[in-house]
Amino acid sequence: MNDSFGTRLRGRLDKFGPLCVGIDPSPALLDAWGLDDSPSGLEHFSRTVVDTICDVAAVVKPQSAFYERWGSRGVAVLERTIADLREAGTLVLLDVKRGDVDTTMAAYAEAYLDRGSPLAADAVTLSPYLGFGSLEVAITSAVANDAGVFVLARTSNPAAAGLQQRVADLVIAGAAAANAGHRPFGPVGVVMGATLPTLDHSLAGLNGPILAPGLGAQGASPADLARLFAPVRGSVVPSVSRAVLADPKRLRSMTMRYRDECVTYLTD
Ligand SMILES: O=c1ccn([C@@H]2O[C@H](COP(=O)(O)O)[C@@H](O)[C@H]2O)c(=O)[nH]1
Repeated sequence: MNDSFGTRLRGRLDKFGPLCVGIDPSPALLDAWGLDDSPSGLEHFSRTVVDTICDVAAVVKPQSAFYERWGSRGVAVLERTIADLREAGTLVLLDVKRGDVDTTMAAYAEAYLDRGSPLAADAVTLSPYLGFGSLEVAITSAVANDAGVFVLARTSNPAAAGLQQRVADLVIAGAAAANAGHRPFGPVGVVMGATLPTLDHSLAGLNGPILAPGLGAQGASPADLARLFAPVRGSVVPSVSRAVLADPKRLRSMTMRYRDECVTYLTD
């Protein structure tokens, strides 16, 4: 029997610290690295990130959009990046923010969670905008494949506040219900931005991981993690992309710096 996503994630967080590093090969970062904005530029960028940080980050989060820009050639690079990460033993969280009606959601689940798919990750991000119930097929698939999902609750961008603060408690309650009885974590995490001015929602009963994007380029610092998430600090997975990716020569040292600061602020 394979370990559940929750067991694998807990193991990685305990061994490597809580940090999730994004792979975001944007045109600006490719240019900063002296690479062409092309599928081969994407591939070089992604391979370098995998080789440089896979033993110092608990989780790595490729951003699908930057690969999809290149159509099938970009998606082929994404498939190879996921395979490289899996071979390196890192947990792969694919940031795709999918959500749709029943049969369509089932197709997304098959693409990103079914362990036989070339795009299968350890976990994916999902959008609950079609109702939390619309995600059930993906959650069932995640459990069947020892994978996980992270559902958008309060995202890191300020424009989301007016909409999401009205429904975030419903998202958290849906995730908590799906996680009931699972140890050490259930398969359903939530996304809560590290940039939030205050945490206006209780996460105490979630029994799942909390992905906290927004460190660095979006203005949040590791100290914000302690300010926002103190009661659930052991479940927080802070995420950073541009702030560590800006310079390939400093990629490993910046990752270790963020990781160590996050450990400091998220340890009792
Ligand atoms: O609430 C969210 C959810 C996802 N993201 C994604 O994370 C990275 C952030 O990149 P930075 O360079 O660290 O700002 C990016 O892929 C976003 O799409 C997020 O920012 N906020």
